[in-house]
Amino acid sequence: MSHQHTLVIKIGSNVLTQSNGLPDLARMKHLVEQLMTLRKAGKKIVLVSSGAVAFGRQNTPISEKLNPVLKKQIWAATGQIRLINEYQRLFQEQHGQLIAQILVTKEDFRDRKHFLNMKSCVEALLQQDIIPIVNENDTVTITELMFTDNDELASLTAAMINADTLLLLTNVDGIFTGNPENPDSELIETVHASMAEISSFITASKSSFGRGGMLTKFAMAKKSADLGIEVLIANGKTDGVLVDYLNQKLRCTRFEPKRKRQATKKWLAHGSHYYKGEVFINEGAKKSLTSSVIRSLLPIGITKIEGEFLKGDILLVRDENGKQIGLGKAAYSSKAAQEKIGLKNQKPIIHYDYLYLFDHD
Ligand SMILES: Nc1ncnc2c1ncn2[C@@H]1O[C@H](COP(=O)(O)OP(=O)(O)O)[C@@H](O)[C@H]1O
Ligand SMILES: N[C@@H](CCC(=O)OP(=O)(O)O)C(=O)O
Repeated sequence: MSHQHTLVIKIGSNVLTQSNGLPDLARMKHLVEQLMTLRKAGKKIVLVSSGAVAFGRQNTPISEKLNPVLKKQIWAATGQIRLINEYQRLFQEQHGQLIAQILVTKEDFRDRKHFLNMKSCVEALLQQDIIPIVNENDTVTITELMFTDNDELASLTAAMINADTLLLLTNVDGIFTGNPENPDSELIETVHASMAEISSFITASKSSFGRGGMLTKFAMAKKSADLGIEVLIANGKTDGVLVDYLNQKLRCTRFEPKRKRQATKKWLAHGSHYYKGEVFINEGAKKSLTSSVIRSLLPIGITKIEGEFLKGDILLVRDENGKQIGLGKAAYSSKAAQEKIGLKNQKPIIHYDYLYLFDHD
């Protein structure tokens, strides 16, 4: 069977809201119509949609005195139903297209079992021609449990399902060489792997309802492109934006993808905030791992282990100076690993297939 192009499309809060803060239902309808055009053209689509808080805020008056975190949770909990009901109405009633709601937390990406359950569910939905609509489960994720924003969630989702393209729809045409409102600023059309200086153009300003801003969008886009996923940042408020994409006429910033990475390595590459333990290795082990020969990490090369972890958890590997070398999946627990430090003839603590090296990979 021929490969079906898989797209993760992220719609930012501000795309779905008018300048007065009210939900922009006409924009939503227009985007759904275009998503159906992409479906009919044979694209597999996963939607990552923000908007729960924005939809909730408008319809749920809350006492000013209430704690801001609780306020956000209430808006998200009430707004998510409104958001998904609106999608349901537009997709199902108007186009007969089934949708599914997937609410996730960061923990679901950290835990390999949760991750694999979620992955197989999303893949099964796609196989059944159902469009999954993903959002963060805002009622359980507060402060440090939160994704930076839905750009991070979209990029993790794209890596999870081995998407070909990640399309981030926001309220600007892409990344500009300066403030996008300044007429002298120019749109950067293509970003290559070596163009790290782009982040210096980006200011901390955000759209009125956005969370992370353009800097996290850039960081997430770069990471996805490094894993072999094409990333496009485009304006979700432009009429016909998805049809323009289909016709290869999209005005956007495109991140050139590097070679595609193995699925497990993609999962690991996103693990820098999720690791449970740290493994320090000696110079010999470092040389061995970063050589062109494929090698696993053996206990003989370990000098120190920090943190408590179980088999399957993500580990951060550091050299003797503390420099971060990579991430890997623990083949056994910290308790077992502590007993094997520096010993010969032991099973690898991280097998090569579950090792992602930062500079090397
Ligand atoms: N160099 C830049 N190019 C484009 N946008 C920028 C730049 N620097 C800052 N921004 C800001 O980033 C915003 C988009 O990010 P964000 O608010 O997170 O959107 P979203 O809610 O869609 O995720 C733009 O509205 C713009 O104000
Ligand atoms: N989960 C939140 C989205 C938060 C978020 O990251 O928003 P955005 O920066 O607009 O993508 C919501 O649905 O309101």
